[in-house]
Amino acid sequence: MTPQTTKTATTPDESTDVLRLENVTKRFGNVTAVDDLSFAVHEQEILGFIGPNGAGKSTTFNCVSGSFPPTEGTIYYRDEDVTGMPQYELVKKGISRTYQTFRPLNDRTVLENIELSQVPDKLFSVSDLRADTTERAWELCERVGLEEYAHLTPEEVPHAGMLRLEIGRALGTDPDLLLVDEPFAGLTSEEIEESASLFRSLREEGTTLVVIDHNMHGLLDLVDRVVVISFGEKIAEGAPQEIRDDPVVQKAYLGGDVE
Ligand SMILES: Nc1ncnc2c1ncn2[C@@H]1O[C@H](COP(=O)(O)OP(=O)(O)OP(=O)(O)O)[C@@H](O)[C@H]1O
Repeated sequence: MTPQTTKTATTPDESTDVLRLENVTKRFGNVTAVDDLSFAVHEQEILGFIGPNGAGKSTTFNCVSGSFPPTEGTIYYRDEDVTGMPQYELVKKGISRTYQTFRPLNDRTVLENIELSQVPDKLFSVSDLRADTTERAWELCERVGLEEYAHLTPEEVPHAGMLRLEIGRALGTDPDLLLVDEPFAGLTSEEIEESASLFRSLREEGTTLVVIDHNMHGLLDLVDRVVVISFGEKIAEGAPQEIRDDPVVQKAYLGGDVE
């Protein structure tokens, strides 16, 4: 993993690509979920990755995070070809992600779920690490605003808390690049603003983020730049305001305004 540095700048460094996809295609049988997709994510950027239902967003995340390899194309992480690398290797390099469908251990507390996200299984049995991981889990609970739920099980936590638990678990591996899948789904506007400010502060600390969401309003207010896909292909890329006004994007979203 890239060593932790304390960065204070909040503008993306466009000269450095943290992630680069070149001509990535993913087919499932005769379904082409991602079609010759190329884009880059700059250092300390918050990139919005949007598209209508079934456009191929989650499949792209799955290729980047190592759930499965692309059928064709190349994925670079900090200029290293990581195409097809398994998830555990990518996590060690600094890539972490959240999932649309929560996957907590329901028989463990929120704190334990975050604690377990930090260490590989084989290390967890080493007792010396236990105190460190518990302390770090507390820090992460506080970081994502879960202190009051720390000793509850996931089933006792409200929806907004579960989204934060996903983020807390993803932060457990100390990522350099965080892929966030639908963090605003089902949140009130106040909760969206709280989550957005958490993402901004992660960026200020040096994390690069790619965020998928259907809530265009919350997302376009947060991100620096946007990549839009439809039927697996990139149809637009640019600043949030350009994307909001882009007729091609509006047409892809059922002919309506992107709001
Ligand atoms: N494991 C799979 N097997 C077969 N087809 C799949 C598989 N995963 C995704 N697909 C198909 O690939 C296409 C893209 O799906 P994907 O879930 O990546 O879209 P998405 O943009 O994330 O959609 P949503 O916004 O609804 O989550 C869809 O047609 C989907 O049915």
